[in-house]
Parts: sequence; structure tokens; C-alpha cells
Amino acid sequence: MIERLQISHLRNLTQVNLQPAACNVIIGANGSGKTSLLEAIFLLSRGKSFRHHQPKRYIQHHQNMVTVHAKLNDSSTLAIQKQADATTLLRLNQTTVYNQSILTEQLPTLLIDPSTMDMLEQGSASRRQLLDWLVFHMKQGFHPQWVAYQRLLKQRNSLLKKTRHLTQVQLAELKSWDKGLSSHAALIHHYRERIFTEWQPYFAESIEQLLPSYAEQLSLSYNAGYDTSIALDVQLNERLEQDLQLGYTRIGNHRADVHVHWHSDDSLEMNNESASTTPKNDVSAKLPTLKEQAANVLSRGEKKLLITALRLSQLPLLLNAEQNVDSQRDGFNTRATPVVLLDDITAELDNRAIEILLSTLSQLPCQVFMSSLTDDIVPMIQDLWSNPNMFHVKQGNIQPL
Ligand SMILES: Nc1ncnc2c1ncn2[C@@H]1O[C@H](COP(=O)(O)OP(=O)(O)OP(=O)(O)O)[C@@H](O)[C@H]1O
Repeated sequence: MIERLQISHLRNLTQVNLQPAACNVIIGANGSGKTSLLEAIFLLSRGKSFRHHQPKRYIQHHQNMVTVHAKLNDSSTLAIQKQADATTLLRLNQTTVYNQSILTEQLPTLLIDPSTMDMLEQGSASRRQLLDWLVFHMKQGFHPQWVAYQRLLKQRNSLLKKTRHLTQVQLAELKSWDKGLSSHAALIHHYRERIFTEWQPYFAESIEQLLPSYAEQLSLSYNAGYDTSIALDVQLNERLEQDLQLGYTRIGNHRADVHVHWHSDDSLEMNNESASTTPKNDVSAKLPTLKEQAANVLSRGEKKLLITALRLSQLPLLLNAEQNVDSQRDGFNTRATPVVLLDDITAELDNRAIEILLSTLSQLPCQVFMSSLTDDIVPMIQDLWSNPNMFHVKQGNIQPL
């Protein structure tokens, strides 16, 4: 849990020095700096902003760098310094570290914000990241595999981009990369599939709470991004000509996806088996007639609830798993308290949903930072948490209420 937070030169936050509690509410008008505060915590954890990729966008105008520093309740300290050209300095306990994942492990952050509300309609990246957030924190072996896979994929794609006709030497090189990709791919899929299976009952429980009328009709499926019954290098070899024409690699873990399906009640009965064993890895599997992407059926408000359920269901899974597993044996990555960032929740969810979301969070051992335009949610917060911290932000100046 973050006990002290210091921010320098992030957007309109010139100097911030806070002592957060388990629950923190940041109230302020539009443009006051609420989201920037959440952005700072996210930046420290992930090394990037959830709003802009380029640091010069979030570094305060006329400044060279942004700095975020946190002291956690176990006395460890984390810091990030980011310059406009993206040069990054990371420190853990006053020692420079060279991998963002080291800070991510110490400070797992889960973000629920208006921009993630389009996740169902967007490309697969944000849904894949949703699953990978869990896999990263629950399976220590996952991240190195993913980094190695990405490195090989990048090399492969740059070769495919460069030429449409490979020389013998290039072909031999590509085949050796494909072998490497294939072995990383099998492990990445193994980790993802395991965590996906564990996640499903938690998701069902969240849907039961947030969208009870759909409890019987929504299900998740995981698509590995390639046919996992055949080694990836064999499939890459078969598709090489097409990949050369396209200039990139079309199949693999980087194309994995998580889908939310809606099925009508009768289709559930008729297709009970196929509904529960959704097209796991088969990229080309056809969905049954009475089953389709939930995004095509649900209203905008219902989609927001569904996305909230997807996110919210991850926390009890992570926290239960932390308590239950033998961390050495299971290679658990996270021992730290998750930090939940809720940006502008009252704008996205109705009162009933906010109440469910907040009461669920208040029962979990996590730290919450939430922003709100008004103080309407304060009574609810005071009912749920014993000593919440309320802050007011005005033109980048954050004061306790
Ligand atoms: N690089 C920058 N340097 C200085 N100020 C910036 C920079 N980028 C954005 N700002 C300003 O920072 C302010 C804070 O924005 P932020 O998005 O944090 O506000 P907010 O309180 O979350 O607002 P809203 O409720 O409208 O979402 C805005 O007024 C914006 O114009």
C-alpha cells in the first residue's frame, strides 16, 4: 500500500506530496488535475501513461522531466523519472533497476476509467492485456517468455517487412527464430489458459452481482491466436508466403484474444456443451447460431457494467490466489497490495453499480484511489471505509478536505 506519494511536474501537478489511506477520493472540477494524480500512480507502476504514449504530452510544459516517488507500507520505495525523449530512470529502494516489471510487481495497479469502457468494440490488444495483467501477477514465468517472444517477433516482422523474397541465409535465420517463437508460444499459451480457467468463476460471480439478469447468458472464451494443437513454427512455415506478402506475422500469441459471448436462454439449453467449452484455441471456430459477441447485444450502460465486472473479478482471484498458493511452488509474482484506480466513476456507472463496485472493493485488501467531479459519493465512501482520505484538487493544487 502506498503510504506516501510525491509527484513533480506531471501535467498541471507541479509538486504533490500526499499521505494516502486505504481509500482515497480526489474531488475537483474538470481540468483540476484528478486524472493526472491517477496517471502518476499508473506511470510509476507501468512506466507509461494510460492517456498518451509520448512523455512530452504528460511532462509539465516547460519542464524536462516528470518524477513520481512512492513509499510503501513495508518501507520500500519506488521511483520513476521520465524525460521528454522517453529516457527513464527507475529506482527501487534507492537502487537503480533496469526493468519496469520490477516496479510493476511491487505496485500492481488496476485501472477502471472511461477510456477502457470501449474495450469490447476495440481491437484485441486491450482484452489481451486484461488477461495478461492477471497472468503477469500470478505466474512468474510468464513475463520472461513474453519478452523473449516479443523480441523474436520483432526480428521476424522487420525481416518480413524488408523483403518479399528470402535468401537461403535469411530463410535459415527465420526458421531458427520460428523454433524459438514456437517454444515461447507454447508456454505463454499454457500460462494464459490456466489463469483464464481460474478467472471464469470469478467473472461469473461479478456478472451475478452487476448484471444479474444476464447471469446465465454471458460467458468468456479465450482464443490463443493460433491453433495450439499444432506447433507454431509448423504453422508459420505453412503461412510464410502470405506473411511475406503482408509484411508481418499474422498468427501467434500476439493475436490472442478474450471474447465475451452472449447466448440466448434457449441456446444455452440446446448448446449447453458448446457454450461451456467455448472455442478455446481454434482461431477459425464458428460460433453457434444463437450465440454472439456480447458487444452486439448489450446496451452502452450494460457494456460498462460488463467491463467493470471483467476488471473487478480479477481482484478477488489475485488476492485469493496470493493467500492460497505456496508462492515458491507456484511461482507467484505478486505479494504486494493491488492499487485500484477509478477515474470518474460517477460519470460512467449508475448508483447501484457504484455501490456494488465500492462495497466489493471495500471488502478486499486493496488500496483505492478514485476521482470524482462532485462530493456525492462521499457518504457512501464513509459508510464503507473506516478512515477514508478526501482530497480536493484545484488547478493542480491538492489539499485534504
Ligand atoms: N503537459 C501539460 N503541462 C501542463 N498542464 C497540462 C499538460 N497536459 C495537460 N495539462 C492540463 O492539466 C490539467 C489537468 O488535467 P486532468 O485531465 O488531470 O484533469 P481532471 O481533473 O481529470 O479533469 P476532468 O474531470 O475534465 O477529466 C488540464 O487543465 C490540462 O489542460
